[in-house]
Amino acid sequence: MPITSPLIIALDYASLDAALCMADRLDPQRCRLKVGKELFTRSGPEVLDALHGRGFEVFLDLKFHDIPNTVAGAVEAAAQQGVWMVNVHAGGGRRMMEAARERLEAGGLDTRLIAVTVLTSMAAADLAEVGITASPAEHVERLAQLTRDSGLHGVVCSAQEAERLRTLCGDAFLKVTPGIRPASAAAGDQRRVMTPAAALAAGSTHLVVGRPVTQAEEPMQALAAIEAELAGS
Ligand SMILES: O=C(O)c1cc(=O)[nH]c(=O)n1[C@@H]1O[C@H](COP(=O)(O)O)[C@@H](O)[C@H]1O
Repeated sequence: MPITSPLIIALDYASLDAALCMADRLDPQRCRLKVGKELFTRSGPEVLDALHGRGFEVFLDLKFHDIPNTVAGAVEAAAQQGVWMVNVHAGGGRRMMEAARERLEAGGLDTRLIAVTVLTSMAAADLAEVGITASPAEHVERLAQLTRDSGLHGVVCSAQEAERLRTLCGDAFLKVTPGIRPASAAAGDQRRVMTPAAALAAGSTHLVVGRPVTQAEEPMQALAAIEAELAGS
């Protein structure tokens, strides 16, 4: 049965064992999983096989950002390993994103390809330090339109920008939003955050949740509480 949940749980762990221990407490019918830089760098593709074998759809979050040929090859390699979704940095530009998309199309690979706009850990002051004087919302809009024009399936953004992007880029354009924090959870290093229900109402198509579930004493209870919040929204 295809999974209908918008939830993607971030498996940010330092070992394959720890990641699989958490995966074994989760249900592939109720969430997808995200494998990021730390886990993949430690475990390699083995983690993808292990999660696919358990029935999970996987978002490989390596945020590729390099010259077009290199990124196209990396995205193709990810897709050939059967991942559901893969991402690049929109800041790599149109030619980079088009090269990645074209490589997937040429190979008949149906992995969703999305681009990170402005990281949810960044606020206006962080952007100013790297020479971007636009507000986070303005910069996200610019990068999201570039991503859409490059033919990608959607973006990673904060839920705070989802509503504006729904107007600009449409409902079908994916808005994958990390920085999700239930009302009682600590923001930690995240800056542009939103609750699960507010994020869904704002137009997020997928919610990325890490520590609020994986660091909870009872992860399945934390997941169920988020599901209940979403069902009531
Ligand atoms: O691409 C991502 O997934 C991502 C983009 C972004 O802008 N912000 C962001 O937090 N993420 C990822 O989303 C997850 C958020 O985890 P928590 O902050 O623990 O919920 C982490 O795995 C981040 O790497």
